[in-house]
Amino acid sequence: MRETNVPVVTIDGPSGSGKGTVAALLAKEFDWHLLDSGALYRLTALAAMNHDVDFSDEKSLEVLAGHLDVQFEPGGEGETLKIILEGERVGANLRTEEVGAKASQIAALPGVRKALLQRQQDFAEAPGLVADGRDMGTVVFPQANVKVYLTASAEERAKRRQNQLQQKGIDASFDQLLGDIIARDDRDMNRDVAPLKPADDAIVLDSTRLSIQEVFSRVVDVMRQNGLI
Ligand SMILES: Nc1ncnc2c1ncn2[C@@H]1O[C@H](COP(=O)(O)OP(=O)(O)OP(=O)(O)O)[C@@H](O)[C@H]1O
Ligand SMILES: Nc1ccn([C@H]2C[C@H](O)[C@@H](COP(=O)(O)O)O2)c(=O)n1
Repeated sequence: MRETNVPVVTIDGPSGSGKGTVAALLAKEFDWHLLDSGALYRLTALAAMNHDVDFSDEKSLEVLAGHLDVQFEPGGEGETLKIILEGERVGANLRTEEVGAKASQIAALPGVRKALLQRQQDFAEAPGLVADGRDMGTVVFPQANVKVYLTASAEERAKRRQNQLQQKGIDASFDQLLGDIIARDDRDMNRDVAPLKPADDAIVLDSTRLSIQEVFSRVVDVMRQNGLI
């Protein structure tokens, strides 16, 4: 159960808008907890793939999401968080476009969202939480102290994704990445349950022409204006 007096900052937005990067920087800066809610949907998708669960079988996916055996452990020096799914360390495939697309597919199922709700809310612990995703400010933490909706043009997001992959030595077609981003936006924004949209009280930040540092500074300013820091 969420501790009601714990400060919460939510960052929602489409794929590649930079919310994960900024959320991680904020959590590190203030030593707050971090919820990467997309990882839970991705892990549910991975578990379904590992167990050959049919992606149209909502009941089985709901049970899988409700019983997800996952641990988040601190990484070693210079390492990101360790994620252990069913006893095995999850590798880079968690972040692939294929798993992202599958996660987006199962995220449209109300049973899966319901099964993951409490697990996400349990991340709200002192001294504070930064939560990133698609429905953090609208559904999971409607009482959050600061809500940010971070966006950027689809072309800019595809360019960022291409750079990100290039840094890992992977060549990907810009047009393919742009197509994937547009398809994922469409699915995430137009589903019936918890669609991606800014909360009524969210601050909308377009990062198309902002650096990571500029986005970070703007969110810090809003946190300061709201007395959170
Ligand atoms: N303002 C920015 N300017 C340039 N590059 C950025 C900016 N913000 C993030 N990036 C880069 O874009 C890539 C995607 O960022 P990130 O993973 O944070 O996006 P995201 O919104 O969390 O995406 P997803 O929802 O798919 O996980 C990363 O390589 C990151 O370094
Ligand atoms: N709060 C959330 C977080 C994620 N999803 C779904 C939709 C996304 O396309 C997919 C993967 O998320 P990512 O890791 O790319 O942020 O998971 C959602 O519906 N709600």
